[in-house]
Amino acid sequence: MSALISNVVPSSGFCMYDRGFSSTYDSGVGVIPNSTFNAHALRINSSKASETSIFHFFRKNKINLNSVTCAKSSSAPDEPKKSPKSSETALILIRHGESLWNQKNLFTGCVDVPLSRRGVDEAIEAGRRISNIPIDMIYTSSLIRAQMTAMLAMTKHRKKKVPIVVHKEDDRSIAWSRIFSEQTSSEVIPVVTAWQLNERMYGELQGLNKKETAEKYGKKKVHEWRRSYDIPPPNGESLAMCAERAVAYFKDQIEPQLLAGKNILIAAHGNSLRSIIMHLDKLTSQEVIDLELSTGIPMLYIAKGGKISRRGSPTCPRTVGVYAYTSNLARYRELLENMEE
Ligand SMILES: O=C(O)[C@@H](CO)OP(=O)(O)O
Repeated sequence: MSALISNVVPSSGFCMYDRGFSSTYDSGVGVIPNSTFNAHALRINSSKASETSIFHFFRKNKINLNSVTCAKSSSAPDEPKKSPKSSETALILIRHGESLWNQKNLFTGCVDVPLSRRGVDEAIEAGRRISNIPIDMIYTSSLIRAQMTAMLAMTKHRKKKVPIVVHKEDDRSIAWSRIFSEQTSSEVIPVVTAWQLNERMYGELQGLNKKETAEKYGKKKVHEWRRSYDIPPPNGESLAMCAERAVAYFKDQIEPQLLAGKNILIAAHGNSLRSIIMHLDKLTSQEVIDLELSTGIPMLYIAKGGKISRRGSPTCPRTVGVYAYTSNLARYRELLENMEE
């Protein structure tokens, strides 16, 4: 059977939003947009959508996994070379886990607050959910809550590569952070930190309690400051201003890597990611008002043939749910399974 399993869409249980997704990722289970997938989509009843059933399906239907190329992962020489037409790469976006000021319901913006204990757990859970997806490079903001999220998530990755923060501030930092072993270097995932991916600067709201602020200025005004596209908080950044730096950085620095074959993880913030998702999903300034990102929920996109499309929120291996996996990702996961046997 030559059916290409380009996605596995449980046939039941997910409401389809007109853009193929629910407007929030709070349940952590994005809905794979049916409309954007070809007719070969394998529909299986979600009660059976367990990981093993996918591989059972491959085997039962004698689908030769070798015919499936895997995303080129520069760090995995044993990966089959990707063929241009069917090559694809993964882009994972994760908003940082809960921070100590999220816990206190304070506006945070660019104040450099660490994760709470719950945020640590969220980051590790996110790591479980992306543990089978190839990652060649990581981008985070310059804020510790995003960096902690990336590093904690990577402790669960099955490829067991070591994420290393790249220091290029000056000649000395480049010279003093050099690695003098080819083998060790091949087992490293570079982590690039960029202030452009920072949370929006919340101006005079930073450190204020969100509930008290809404009581003082009115819910409508505070919602405008928090979620509108072009209304900034007092002396702060609007989402549009945040997008000017975050989306520009994504386009200039990250997208070229993705389209050149690198699998990328971005660990950033609610609003810097909202601006990037607005760009990727071509959301209008009206639609982006409804876009909320939960802390620590990974979102998967696939870059293929020059296009970057949403795939959903990868569920934890061995759990039932929406499979955001493409056949290439299923092939990569098979390779990881074999490596561990
Ligand atoms: O305070 C902040 O920095 C942001 C994200 O936590 O808050 P909001 O969700 O209101 O944009």
